[in-house]
Amino acid sequence: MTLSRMDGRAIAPGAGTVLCALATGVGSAFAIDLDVTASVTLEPEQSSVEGRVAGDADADTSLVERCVELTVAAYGESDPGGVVETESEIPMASGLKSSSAAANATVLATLDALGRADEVSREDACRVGVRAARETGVTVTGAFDDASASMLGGVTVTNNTEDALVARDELDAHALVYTPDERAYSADADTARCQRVAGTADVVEELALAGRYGEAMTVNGWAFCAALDRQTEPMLAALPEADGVSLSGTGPSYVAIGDEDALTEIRNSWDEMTGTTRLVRTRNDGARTT
Ligand SMILES: Nc1ncnc2c1ncn2[C@@H]1O[C@H](COP(=O)(O)OP(=O)(O)O)[C@@H](O)[C@H]1O
Ligand SMILES: O=C(O)C1=C[C@@H](OP(=O)(O)O)[C@@H](O)[C@H](O)C1
Repeated sequence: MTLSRMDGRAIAPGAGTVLCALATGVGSAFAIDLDVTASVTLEPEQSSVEGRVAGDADADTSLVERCVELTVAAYGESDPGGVVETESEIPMASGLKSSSAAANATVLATLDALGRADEVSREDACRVGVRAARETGVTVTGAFDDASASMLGGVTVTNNTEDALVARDELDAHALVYTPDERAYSADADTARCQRVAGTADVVEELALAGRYGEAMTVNGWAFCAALDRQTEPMLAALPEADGVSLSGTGPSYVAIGDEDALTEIRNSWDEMTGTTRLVRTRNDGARTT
């Protein structure tokens, strides 16, 4: 009998940081309107999974390959190999959660190929991607904060040590994203320095759990710019107009939230810095098959 190949496709958004989890293991992030699309083809005749990233032949594809393998092992009936290809609007290793979005899109696309995307809860699907991220060494804490914001949409607060969702809320705002021309892999971040701002991270967590996301972001931004030795100029340039501004993740991007007029004004100063500035929306819907 010849088994037929199975195709699946899914999209997941990137995210901006409210609280970086590298200090205490508790983190918070919100989905933004920049997507990663994953297309998966499962080939019963093939035993291994081959990953490709559109437009980046040298990209590390181990994360998305592991996502397909783990999803097939957990939810497939046979053990096929195949091909996964991602296409991304999110620059890699820039603090905008390209890894979480790529993992979520790949897990959902694989479930789609298996015909099981509607049977598996989004939270469980998200945990498969987090496991793959841990196994391939692209994360420090597992980054369930970023992964849950991307998968569920809105803003989430999580305990990454336990992969527990502490809170989820909707967030309607514009977001201004500044990305310097540089990559910073989360796995290379100086965790010991981040742990020194744990007391400040506790304050950020309290603000986030009280729904004061903008203030939480700004406090997070000052603390983690210091811990990760990042410039504070983009933060100063965004205040006081922004509702909140922070280094996103371990950087190098910065994200400000607020209303469109305020962010347009901030954009004028951010545009003078080397790199790319984009005005997007926050997103309350997360990953989806397509
Ligand atoms: N579009 C993508 N397709 C496949 N893998 C990706 C993609 N984007 C990111 N990754 C994986 O995630 C790693 C970068 O992760 P990380 O340093 O956490 O950056 P980010 O802050 O953008 O999530 C890459 O080395 C790669 O393994
Ligand atoms: O690897 C990790 O555990 C994390 C990486 C950081 O994000 P980036 O990947 O965007 O730098 C951080 O914001 C997150 O809370 C946890």
